[in-house]
Amino acid sequence: MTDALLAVEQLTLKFGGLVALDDVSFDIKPGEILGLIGPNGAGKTTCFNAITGVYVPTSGRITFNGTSLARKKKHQITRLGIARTFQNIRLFKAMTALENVLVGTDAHKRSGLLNSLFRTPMQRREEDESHTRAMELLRFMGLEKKADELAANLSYGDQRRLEIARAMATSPQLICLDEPAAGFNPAEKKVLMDLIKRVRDQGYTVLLIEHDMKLVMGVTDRIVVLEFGRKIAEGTPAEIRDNPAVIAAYLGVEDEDAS
Ligand SMILES: Nc1ncnc2c1ncn2[C@@H]1O[C@H](COP(=O)(O)OP(=O)(O)OP(=O)(O)O)[C@@H](O)[C@H]1O
Repeated sequence: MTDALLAVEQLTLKFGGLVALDDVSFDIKPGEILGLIGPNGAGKTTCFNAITGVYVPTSGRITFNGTSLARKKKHQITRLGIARTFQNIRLFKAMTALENVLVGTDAHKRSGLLNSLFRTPMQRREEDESHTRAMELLRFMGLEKKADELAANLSYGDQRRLEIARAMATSPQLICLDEPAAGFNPAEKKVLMDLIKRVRDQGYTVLLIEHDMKLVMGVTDRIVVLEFGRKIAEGTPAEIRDNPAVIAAYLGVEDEDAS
């Protein structure tokens, strides 16, 4: 596991009596697109929440670039270089698209309150850099013409893309995307698939939760499959496609039923 960017080791997370994650281990290598799949309730979002500091694991370890994430707060994890999007879009609806991305760039600002009060050259320089970076990201997402529109007025697809831009604005090494294609039609999914590949080509590592098998198979390098909180398979898309345990999990049938 030494060359891993993120290592999840024997992660267990319980909600009272419910074991949402049970001894799950996997890692992500730099530059990889790793898919995390599994039927509803399998524990995918819980896993994201453990990685990003929303939930405290019951046991197990998560390390990022060799640093333990135990007891780290959400903003500290963001600063270490992990960003995420949410299953239910969480933008600042009353702010413009540009402002939403600028919020992301704030994660790494050096200038403090005094600089802000007196608008020092350092603060002005940081603002200019942030603005340039935010516009670059909007352009990357095809949203540059909508920079000044309120997030609330953007189409659903644009809002989803804006969420990814905001996540990228925190300058992460790892981006965790929670069902980014939810509610998309096939044409939009195709565009998103290409976009995720381009995100990786820009040097980011991607962890992707996605229900759409075609999308997952078409975009990921490796896939980890969860069922009832346990890892039941891990491999390349081709290996996962032919894995009997995965097929059974998705069809909801027992192996012996096939005979
Ligand atoms: N905050 C919580 N409190 C109690 N139980 C929870 C909580 N969050 C998740 N769970 C439970 O943990 C299990 C795993 O849920 P999780 O949302 O991680 O699954 P998922 O694989 O992301 O599902 P989906 O594909 O439906 O989003 C489920 O049984 C869920 O009901």
